[in-house]
Amino acid sequence: CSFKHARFLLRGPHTWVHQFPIAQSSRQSPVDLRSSETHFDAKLQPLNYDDKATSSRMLNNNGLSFKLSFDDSSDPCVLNGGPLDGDFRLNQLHMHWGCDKLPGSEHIVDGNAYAAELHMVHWNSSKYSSMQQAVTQPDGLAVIGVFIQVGKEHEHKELKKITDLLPKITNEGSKIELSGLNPLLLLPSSTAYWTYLGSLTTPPLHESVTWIVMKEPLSISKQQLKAIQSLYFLRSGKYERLLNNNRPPQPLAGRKIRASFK
Ligand SMILES: NCCOCCOCCNC(=O)c1ccc(S(N)(=O)=O)cc1
Ligand SMILES: [Zn+2]
Repeated sequence: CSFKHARFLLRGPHTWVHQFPIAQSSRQSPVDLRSSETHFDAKLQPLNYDDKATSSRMLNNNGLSFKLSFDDSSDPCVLNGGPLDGDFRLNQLHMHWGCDKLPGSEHIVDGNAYAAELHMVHWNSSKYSSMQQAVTQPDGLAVIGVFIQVGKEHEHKELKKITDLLPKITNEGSKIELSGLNPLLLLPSSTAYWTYLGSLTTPPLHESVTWIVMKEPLSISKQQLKAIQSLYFLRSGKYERLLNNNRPPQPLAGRKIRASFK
């Protein structure tokens, strides 16, 4: 992306603090997952997804990213286990990416970024009655982060069901039905993950997220990444390409990161 884009990007996340003072608080995300700060926790359970969800999904372009929304009222897709107490319902998934050669993951590992990062957003349905109620609570959300790198095409082709539809939702606010997507298949084969307490990575930056970041990245083809990076957003009559929609790493501020693996 050109310099002027970079200026816009720099003006972005650093200006949030004026409207959202929590941006400078001590439980912000994303973070650099430094191996010096992580420690293995044998008490961590495996993640469990009882994905019976057949409910329809709506893929839409909200001007920030593309978002795949799930009907979490009937026949929800429920996550539990891992570091979580109780059941968490999948509400939506979306992605963060860079542009051209710039990597776009939000979390980084020992200072290294990936091409993109998929976020699967769940809310605590054991304690709260909706996403809107849970999103402000310290134990309200669980977000699974999956790193994306360019390699061979995603083996399950599950991600392909999404990237093939992106050209159909190029305008902000456009939506399209996507049924038959199995979120389970969006997870890497290895169950290894890091977990720590953090926040939404975009305003309003609520400190309500138990982060679960998978260690193994998913691979997508160059074409799939191009489809993601070339997503346009029609805003006030102008086609704009989305800039990096990723926030830089935030201070750990004394937080510990637990690893489910040695
Ligand atoms: N914007 C004012 C109204 O705010 C009400 C709550 O807004 C919540 C909307 N945002 C989200 O739900 C939301 C969900 C997940 C992530 S992320 N990137 O951390 O996974 C970021 C944001
Ligand atoms: Zn996100």
